[in-house]
Amino acid sequence: MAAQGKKETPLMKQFNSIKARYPDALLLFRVGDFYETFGEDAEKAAGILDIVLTQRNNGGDQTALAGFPHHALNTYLPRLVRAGQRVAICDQLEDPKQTKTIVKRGVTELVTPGVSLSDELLQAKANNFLAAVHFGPARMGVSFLDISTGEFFLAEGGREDIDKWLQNFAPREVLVSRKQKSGFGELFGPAYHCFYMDDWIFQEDYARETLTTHFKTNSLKGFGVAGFPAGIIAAGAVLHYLKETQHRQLGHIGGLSRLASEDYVWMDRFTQQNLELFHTRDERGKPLLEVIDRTLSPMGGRLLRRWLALPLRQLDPIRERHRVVGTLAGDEPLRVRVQEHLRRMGDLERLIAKVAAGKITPRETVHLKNSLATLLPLKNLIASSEEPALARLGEAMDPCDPLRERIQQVLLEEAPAGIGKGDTIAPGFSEALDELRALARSGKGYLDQMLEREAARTGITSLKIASNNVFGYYIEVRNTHKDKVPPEWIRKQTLVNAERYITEELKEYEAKILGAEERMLELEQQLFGQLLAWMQEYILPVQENARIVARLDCLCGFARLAGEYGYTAPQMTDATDLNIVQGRHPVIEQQLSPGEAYVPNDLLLNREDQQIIMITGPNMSGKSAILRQTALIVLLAQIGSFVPAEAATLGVVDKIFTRVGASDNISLGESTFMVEMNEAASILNNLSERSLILLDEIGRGTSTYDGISIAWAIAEYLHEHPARAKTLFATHYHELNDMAATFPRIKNFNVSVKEGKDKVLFLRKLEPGGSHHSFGIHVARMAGMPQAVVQKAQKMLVRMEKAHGSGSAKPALAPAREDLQLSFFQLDDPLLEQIREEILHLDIDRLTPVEALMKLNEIKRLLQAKKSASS
Ligand SMILES: Nc1ncnc2c1ncn2[C@@H]1O[C@H](COP(=O)(O)OP(=O)(O)OP(=O)(O)O)[C@@H](O)[C@H]1O
Repeated sequence: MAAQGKKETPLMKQFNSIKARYPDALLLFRVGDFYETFGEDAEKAAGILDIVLTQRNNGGDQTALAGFPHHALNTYLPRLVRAGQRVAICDQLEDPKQTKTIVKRGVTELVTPGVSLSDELLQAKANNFLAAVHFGPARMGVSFLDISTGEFFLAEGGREDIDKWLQNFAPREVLVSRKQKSGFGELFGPAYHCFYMDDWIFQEDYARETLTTHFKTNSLKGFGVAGFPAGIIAAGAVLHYLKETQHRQLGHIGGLSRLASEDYVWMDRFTQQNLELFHTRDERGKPLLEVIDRTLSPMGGRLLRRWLALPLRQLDPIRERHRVVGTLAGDEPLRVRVQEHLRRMGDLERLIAKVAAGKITPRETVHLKNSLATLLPLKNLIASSEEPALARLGEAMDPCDPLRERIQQVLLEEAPAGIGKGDTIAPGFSEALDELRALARSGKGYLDQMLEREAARTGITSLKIASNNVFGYYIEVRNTHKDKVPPEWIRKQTLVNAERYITEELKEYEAKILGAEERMLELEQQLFGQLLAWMQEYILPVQENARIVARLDCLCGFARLAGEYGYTAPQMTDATDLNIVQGRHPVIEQQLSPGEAYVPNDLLLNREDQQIIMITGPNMSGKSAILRQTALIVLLAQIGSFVPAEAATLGVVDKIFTRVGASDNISLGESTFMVEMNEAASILNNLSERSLILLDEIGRGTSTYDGISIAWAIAEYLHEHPARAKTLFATHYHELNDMAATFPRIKNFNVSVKEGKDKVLFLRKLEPGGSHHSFGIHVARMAGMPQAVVQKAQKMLVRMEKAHGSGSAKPALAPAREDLQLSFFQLDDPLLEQIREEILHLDIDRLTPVEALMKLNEIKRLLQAKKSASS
């Protein structure tokens, strides 16, 4: 806070009283042409913005001060908000010239990470959601609102639902009541930028009243949300927060819809991360979204992101999307023409939101008009389509003729980015304005005439007329002609070579011009304001257009993608089988180096006889790729896209789970394994007949025997569970192949490799049958391990396999630790006992070839030592 001086200056007094109302915000305090920050705010601002921090004397005390010119607000504000600050903008509410006392000031907007309309803070192809979470007695509620587009949602559910919604909507800011602060942190972790509000705001009555007042309705029934009290409380808190942050013009928030988990494919946090839908773990990689995004409008880009987070579960809407994609993919010229129009489309949704908030500029308004104009040819192109779903999109487009005509009539095509930065209103629209312009613009000719006249009258040949800020228009006379200056001219300034004069005529002229310019500005402002007020009733139709364009853009993008990469239409069914013919991984196939071709694979999963596929194969052979491509093909199909496969018949999937063994994090110790087991447990508790499960090297985070036992037990559980959920299980424990003998719906496959003399060739083909040996030795060979080591390892392997009885029929239950003890280690020679310990403590998965070599050398030395001791 600013220091409280004994004799506070009036300005600081005003600042302190305003700051006291916004204690959590950084206050930008307008003083003349600057936005100033004081005290702690100044220290923060100086640090974030890298601007100079100075001291100001405030009635005896020193106060820190940092500021920037008001016109730089658009540069600095986003940086403050991106740094996580809530910024209160305090403006001068009256013209300083009109007041003799201190200027009235007040906060006109509070910009926070979740509440922003500024282009500098928003990303075109991503929403900027504000969320609120409320824990009701029975269920939790969550609400999301993007003030820049007007989209407003609520949802209810348990912890996992809310977690999933938060993950899907990735809000920039989350509102939570103070009372529930610690509860929120415990359940959802520290990842969110939270703001804690008074508990009384989170009351059902208050929320209902806030919402119905906003929507001007008697109840919330019309939105289909009335029976969701926890969600309503969250939504009420969101609207309350908008008021608190001085966002009161909210005409573009026209509805509230409920998000229902049962409409969308359930993917938990780990699954979205593992499938790399939006982000990759490796910076060089590309997420799926980037690979499939062919949208051309910002609305389309945002919708695609949402579609990918929320794939559909209902057959009809999925099939409808496929039909539209099919039509567009089958008619290339049509698709190209549609996309040409989409490319020119501005962000209808955000433009109209700015109209509602009164924040649109004249230039943007013209852009809005032109974007609406491109709807016309677009509508004509598709409204006559034979595909009813596509034709319906065309029919539903409303180019809003009166709105376009009105903007055209009122605004100049080249209207500027701000009133006063050039002419805004079209000539001919306002007679008064035209007259003022004529007056103001007659200036040059008038002055030239006057100059000519005065030069002739006085005989001064080098007269010049100009103006400055100090005394306005003046006549400049070079010193050589000084003696010819008529007495009625009034001298104002003496320069080295010249003198400057004003005349009565110039003064009069100036008054007229200045008045005209001021009045022009006022009138332009007024006319533009009237236009915006008139436009309000078009908010909803423009938003509807934006939704249609977004949809068309996504579907057109899918059609283009299908053409580019040879995707085909999947056949969607309400059976539970997945049958993929020659499927590919959509991301990997785009990233192979030139000359490399992705090897496609067939895959069949069903609940009858091929429920669980156990995939073995050496490292890097392509096991994970097969797992992921299966899930990605399902996902692409269920967002309405075609798929990277020759053909696919897909029973709709309702949940996708993926788990990846924690081998990479093994150094983190026990806890990582616990996490892995917790994750696995959450799958086992949520199975359904339509679930698809991908388990990649599960159980790897512990010792081999534990790992095998756990993987075995999980596979067995999935097999025995009545849901019979379809499962792909990638493992390097070839011991798990033994399960197929006992469990009829478990089938073994391997990713084939060709073993050459000294290298392994990856064929990447999924083939029936298991692998009966470990591939670690091949990897060692490939890594350039000396021949002697490889041979020794191979011998040891053979001995171990013999001892273990590999290849024979296996017990039906998870093998106990003792069962897997190998006879090789049961010799009771103390040296062998020591070697046994050494080997048991080896972590083969993490052992580098060099370490293996060193270990072998150590063992060799032990044996040599014994040999020489006994000889
Ligand atoms: N079908 C394929 N066609 C072409 N290249 C492929 C194919 N499958 C995988 N690859 C390539 O091989 C690499 C390794 O594949 P993947 O990660 O699936 O192997 P993995 O068997 O799961 O190995 P690990 O056990 O080490 O995780 C991939 O990054 C990809 O570049």
